[in-house]
Amino acid sequence: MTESNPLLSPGIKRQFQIYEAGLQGRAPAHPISVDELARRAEEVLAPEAFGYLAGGAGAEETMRSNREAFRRRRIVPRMLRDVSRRDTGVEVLGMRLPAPLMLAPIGVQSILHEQAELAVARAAAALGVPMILSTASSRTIEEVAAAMGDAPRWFQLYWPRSDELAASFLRRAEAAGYRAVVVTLDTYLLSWRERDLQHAYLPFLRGEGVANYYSDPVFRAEAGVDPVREPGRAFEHFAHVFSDPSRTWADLARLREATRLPILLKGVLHPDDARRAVDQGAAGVVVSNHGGRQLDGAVAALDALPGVVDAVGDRAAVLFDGGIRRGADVLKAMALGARCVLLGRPYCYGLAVGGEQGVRDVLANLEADIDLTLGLSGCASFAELGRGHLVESRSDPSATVP
Ligand SMILES: Cc1cc2nc3c(=O)[nH]c(=O)nc-3n(C[C@H](O)[C@H](O)[C@H](O)COP(=O)(O)O)c2cc1C
Ligand SMILES: CC(C)CC(=O)C(=O)O
Repeated sequence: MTESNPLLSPGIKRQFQIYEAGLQGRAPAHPISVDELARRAEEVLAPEAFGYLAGGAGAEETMRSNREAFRRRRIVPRMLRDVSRRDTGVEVLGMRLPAPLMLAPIGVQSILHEQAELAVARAAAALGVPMILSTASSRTIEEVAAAMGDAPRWFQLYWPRSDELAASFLRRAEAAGYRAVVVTLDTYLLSWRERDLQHAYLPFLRGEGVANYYSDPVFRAEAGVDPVREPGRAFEHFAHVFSDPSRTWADLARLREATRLPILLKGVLHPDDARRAVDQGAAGVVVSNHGGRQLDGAVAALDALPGVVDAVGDRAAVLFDGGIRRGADVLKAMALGARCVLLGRPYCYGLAVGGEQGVRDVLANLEADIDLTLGLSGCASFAELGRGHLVESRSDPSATVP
């Protein structure tokens, strides 16, 4: 076995790397299984931090249903189709990606690891996986950009009450080389999160995840306080300005005028909302229920995907997140028409357990799994994949919650 053979695909190379290290008595540094990685994260994190990361809204029905929707669908592979040379690459808004994978925006990563978003940014840059930085990050827009060099990155906007503050965030993101803006629509109120309430834990109240706000000249001017000297009053202003539940579609035009960057809307689940987003100039939508963290009882993200894909057609890019844990999940979302998927909690488990290397391992393993899963489905590229590769089994007895 030689992993330097240029004919070997990324998936096979990764397998060889791991098996050959085994010959020398070295086991993988981090768990391969995401479920096992989550268990390890639970051991290393404070209970309230793990609860914040792993938890969802209400009874966590929607969070679980995100996974169940994947289990309900099965792949029907095709045979004898020459998949010796595979290309897992896709194009998203003019970017060529090595795999249909980006990092979902996840805030307050300082509660997971002291290197927080910087570790994730370095891992993403090393693997060529675009990172979407949250407005609620614990390191600033500029610090994260500096850690990434020329590597691709997008900025996620929590649309604040103040148009001036929104414009300031967008200016900073443009200046720091972020290439698109993902506006998250589903978090205009914070949901009822029982784990966090039980722990009486809200990271922002403890000064986490506010770096972009407190470093912003418009925020500071509008708050009229120095966040270092008066953290209590700064938090009050943060809580006031963070979102505005009175927003409507009519406000979108103003946001579009505030930036040259393409805008994607995240949290879209209804086909009519997707149509409206595209009619109003969105370059894409992210089908997402926020990982089951916002509206408990909401439709599983995967179940919402085909309707949105049909509504949007080829007028814009349809991205997807919610429950992606391994290669087969990526394949199923792609078969239902996603342009690419966003990986969420799994890379944060990697961060908590192993910092930058932990994130790298999660990404390298998933990319390998994607390559092998695509090939074993009988496809040499994602262009060959379609809805005909899936069947739905409603009575699947294994579709229970772990
Ligand atoms: C701890 C945590 C923080 C999050 N923070 C943000 C955020 O700041 N902005 C955002 O748009 N989505 C945020 N999300 C939602 C993710 O972008 C994504 O939609 C979700 O994690 C997908 O579900 P999955 O992790 O189960 O795959 C967060 C999710 C988690 C778990
Ligand atoms: C509430 C946000 C600020 C962070 C977030 O998106 C989340 O915790 O799900």
